[in-house]
Amino acid sequence: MDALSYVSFQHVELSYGRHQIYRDLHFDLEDGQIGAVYGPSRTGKSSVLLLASGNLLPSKGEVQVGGKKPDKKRVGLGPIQDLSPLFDTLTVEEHLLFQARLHHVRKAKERVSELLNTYDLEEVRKYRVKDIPHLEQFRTGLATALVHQPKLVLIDEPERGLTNEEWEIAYRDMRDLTEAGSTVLLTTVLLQVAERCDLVAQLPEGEVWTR
Ligand SMILES: Nc1ncnc2c1ncn2[C@@H]1O[C@H](COP(=O)(O)OP(=O)(O)OP(=O)(O)O)[C@@H](O)[C@H]1O
Repeated sequence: MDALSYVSFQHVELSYGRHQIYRDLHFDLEDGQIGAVYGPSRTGKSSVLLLASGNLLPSKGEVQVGGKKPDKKRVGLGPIQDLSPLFDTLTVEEHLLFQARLHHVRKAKERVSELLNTYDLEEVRKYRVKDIPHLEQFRTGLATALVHQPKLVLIDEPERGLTNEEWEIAYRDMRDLTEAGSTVLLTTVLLQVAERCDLVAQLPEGEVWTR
């Protein structure tokens, strides 16, 4: 692990049963940077977020966040695409309140109001997440990850459904976070998204490049 590293994947092997997803994933993402896990579908991108959030253990190797084992309570995990049934039933506001309660956030209502305000979600707060425009869905996902003020924010395919103009807004949202001291790790299927990030871990082979 290098001195400035905040998220460190050390020779990580991941297998689901006999299905090996990666053999040797190795990267160090610095504090205050945006990292991308980039690759086609089914190469294990979402699994990287689960590993970094402490929801999944590597088959071999080690994952560290801030020099320690990942801790679900300290990491902000946005919704993993296709694995978010809550989006179908809860309103934006209910979704954020649910997350706040899950993380035992004090003054949950105030924190949720603050996030609704920061991300311009007040007008859609009573709508179910699946019924709002994609940029608001992205921002709901970001706010979900931020409810308990984690330092590391994990976002699955932020570009999904966004126009180029909306992607620029989403990108600015994430840069604002890193400029304020957070670290962001995202997944993407798009090279043009990966190229805007400070570090890229490309799957399935696990090549790593930086800007
Ligand atoms: N809990 C699990 N048990 C068994 N196999 C799994 C499990 N989770 C994921 N997989 C398999 O691991 C592979 C990688 O999955 P993952 O969702 O991490 O990839 P991904 O790159 O994020 O895919 P997508 O872009 O389609 O979301 C897939 O083949 C998937 O079916």
